[in-house]
Amino acid sequence: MAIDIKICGLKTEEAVAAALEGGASHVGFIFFEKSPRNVDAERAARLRQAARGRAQAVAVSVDASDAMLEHIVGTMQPDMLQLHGRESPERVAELRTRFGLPVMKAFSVREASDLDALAAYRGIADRFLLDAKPPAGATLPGGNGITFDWRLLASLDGQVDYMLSGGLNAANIGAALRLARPRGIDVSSGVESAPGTKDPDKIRAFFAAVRAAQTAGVT
Ligand SMILES: O=C(O)c1ccccc1N[C@@H]1O[C@H](COP(=O)(O)O)[C@@H](O)[C@H]1O
Repeated sequence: MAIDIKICGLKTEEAVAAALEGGASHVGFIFFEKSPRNVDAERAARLRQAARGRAQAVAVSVDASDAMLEHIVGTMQPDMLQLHGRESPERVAELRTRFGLPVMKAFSVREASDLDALAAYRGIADRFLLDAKPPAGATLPGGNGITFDWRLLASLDGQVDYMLSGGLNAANIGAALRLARPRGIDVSSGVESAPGTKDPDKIRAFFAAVRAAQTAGVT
């Protein structure tokens, strides 16, 4: 089965090129000042050009204001919004309508009960992103390079369209795909040489590991 692959937190043309050459279906840009991956809308607008017609450009925000989202959408023209904060179902619905863009809502997962939160967003969010719960005191709601117990996802109904994220890398993606059956995967710090610095070799290694898992019949 084809699987969507999102490379997130891109800041340079070189990194975008490595993601596209590898066959990324989605490229993600972070709009969160505390993140080492933060970009401004003007830079994201330049970087996303190479993805036009090749991959969906995703704007990642965290409880962003209307004004901030207006600026991001107007300047960068993303194909999708990723909401990585505490946005309510009403807020997701409102933003989806206002911008006419599909929305991927992120959830943080540590234990089975964390998946209960998805129910209120079914039929509202276009897609879910399941990320690991950040450690206590973390400044970032995502991009922490932490995995969660992928076996928890076995309980999800097969209709749930989710991207798996949180601490994925070339070394563990094969195991993740054996245990979870996501329709998409999302990686950020696992393809970096330092926080916020994407490593094209690691991006290539990640794609190679996904292809190896697919050849082995895992997906
Ligand atoms: O990456 C960030 O800095 C970030 C900041 C704010 C919200 C979301 C962020 N990243 C998202 O988290 C996932 C998982 O990251 P990782 O692979 O564990 O490093 C990432 O793919 C982004 O969608």
